[in-house]
Amino acid sequence: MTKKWKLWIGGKWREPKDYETLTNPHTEEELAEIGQAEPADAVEAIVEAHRSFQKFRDYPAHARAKILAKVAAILEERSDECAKIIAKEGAKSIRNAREEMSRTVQTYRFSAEEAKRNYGERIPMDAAEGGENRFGYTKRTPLGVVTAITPFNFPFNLVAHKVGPAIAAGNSIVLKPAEQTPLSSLFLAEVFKEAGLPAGVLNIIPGKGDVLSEALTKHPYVKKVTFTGSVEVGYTVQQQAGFRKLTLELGSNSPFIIDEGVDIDQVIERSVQGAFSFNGQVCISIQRIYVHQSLYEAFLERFVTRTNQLVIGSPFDEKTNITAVISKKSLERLQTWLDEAIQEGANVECGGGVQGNVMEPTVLTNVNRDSKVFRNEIFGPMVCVFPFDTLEEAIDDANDSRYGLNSGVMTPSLERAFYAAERLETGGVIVNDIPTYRIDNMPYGGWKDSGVGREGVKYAMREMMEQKFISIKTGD
Ligand SMILES: NC(=O)c1ccc[n+]([C@@H]2O[C@H](COP(=O)([O-])OP(=O)(O)OC[C@H]3O[C@@H](n4cnc5c(N)ncnc54)[C@H](O)[C@@H]3O)[C@@H](O)[C@H]2O)c1
Ligand SMILES: O=C[C@H](O)CS(=O)(=O)O
Repeated sequence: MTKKWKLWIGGKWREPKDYETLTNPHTEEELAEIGQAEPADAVEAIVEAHRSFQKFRDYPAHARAKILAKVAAILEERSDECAKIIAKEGAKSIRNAREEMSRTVQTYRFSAEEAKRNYGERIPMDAAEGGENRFGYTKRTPLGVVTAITPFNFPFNLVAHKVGPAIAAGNSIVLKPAEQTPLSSLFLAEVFKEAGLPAGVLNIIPGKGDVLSEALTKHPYVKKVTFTGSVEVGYTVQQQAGFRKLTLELGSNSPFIIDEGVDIDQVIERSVQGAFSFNGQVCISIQRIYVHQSLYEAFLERFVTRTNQLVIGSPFDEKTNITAVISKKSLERLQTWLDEAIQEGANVECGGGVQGNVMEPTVLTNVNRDSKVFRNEIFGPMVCVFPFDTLEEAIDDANDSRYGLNSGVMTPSLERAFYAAERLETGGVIVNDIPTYRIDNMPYGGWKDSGVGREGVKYAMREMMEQKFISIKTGD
């Protein structure tokens, strides 16, 4: 009998009406029974969060920082256990899962530090006629209840990017984790309790997104909705949230440009990592590689050779690179898109097959620009490689996308690096590395359909606060 997980509301485990069985995507082994929140549970969680906020809003910054620092310390201490949870429920390779935990600890540490840096601004009132004898300043105050809806692919760190800044800012939060990876979130309940977070400030309600969405986005106590996931769901969330503050961290089909003069040997390993880490199920995974004509043949040959060396295996094997994709539905979609791409002219340079729930790492060339593997977000172990003649042409091609999260450009020329940095239409331009590069304090978010707002602790925290201007008349 596997463990039954209830809902975490108001600092207590609450019995849900229904449970669903959670399975390991790689082995299909049953892992746990997960309580499924209903809209009434979401409302209860929001009411509890609202109640707890009335006291938590006055917690001093040092107390909030202390709780977050303690959370970071506990997670660091228990990071092996956490990595195993990620590997089990998400089928992420254990090495990638450990990397995620090390970043998660940093994200909570950054949150602890940022909690103490809530600076305002003094306005030079006497710069304006009529502003004499007035003292003007701004301050940022917490909003109240924040609701967070998170995806499956980084179940600890992308939750940390919402929970950490929300608490640092003095808000309370209701978290709805992805259906596929609820255990990573439920684990946090006791961690935050041990760290001293008052009951009701963090509530965790696994369940179906479409069932809970309305309550989480429309309840009058909800002052901010922060969502990470697909563009399609992001659009629904935006429609529902109306005038509430909103952050949307959505998908992408990230381009990586390898310019003339680059040493190919130095880019192969990073290109393979960027395209296939966690089976390409990373929002800033490399989907389109543009290689200068002079390097194209050599790059393709070495890239395919290295891709063929990736090890398909159990998430728990230290040697494993590639594991099952998150669901059969996702596997079927990838196969359909691949078949369509082939019919539309693409060549399969390697991979293309399926082993159990695993899709082999696949490299495509000659891809039609109207194919789904070019236009949409693949979110699987498939990558398209194109030759280009001029950097201008490669940048235009890279920008030919509804998405704009991160882009990457390798070039030996400082001038061309600045040129590309100016012209690429993405929230982040990563020069001399892959677009898949992210550290947890950098501003992070998309242009175009890749999203609204920014995360990266300090930036997320700002978007979870309201700014107030105060003017004090000091004399006549
Ligand atoms: N930009 C980023 O920072 C970032 C990070 C990670 C993942 N992503 C994106 O997330 C996607 C993959 O994750 P996923 O498959 O979990 O995404 P998804 O959109 O299917 O699900 C994300 C969350 O939304 C919930 N949801 C589903 N339907 C809903 C609805 N109708 N209303 C409200 N919530 C609903 C899900 O339960 C889950 O918690 C990819 O597109 C990826 O690029 C973006
Ligand atoms: O999947 C998208 C994530 O934002 C990638 S990362 O965890 O931030 O590197």
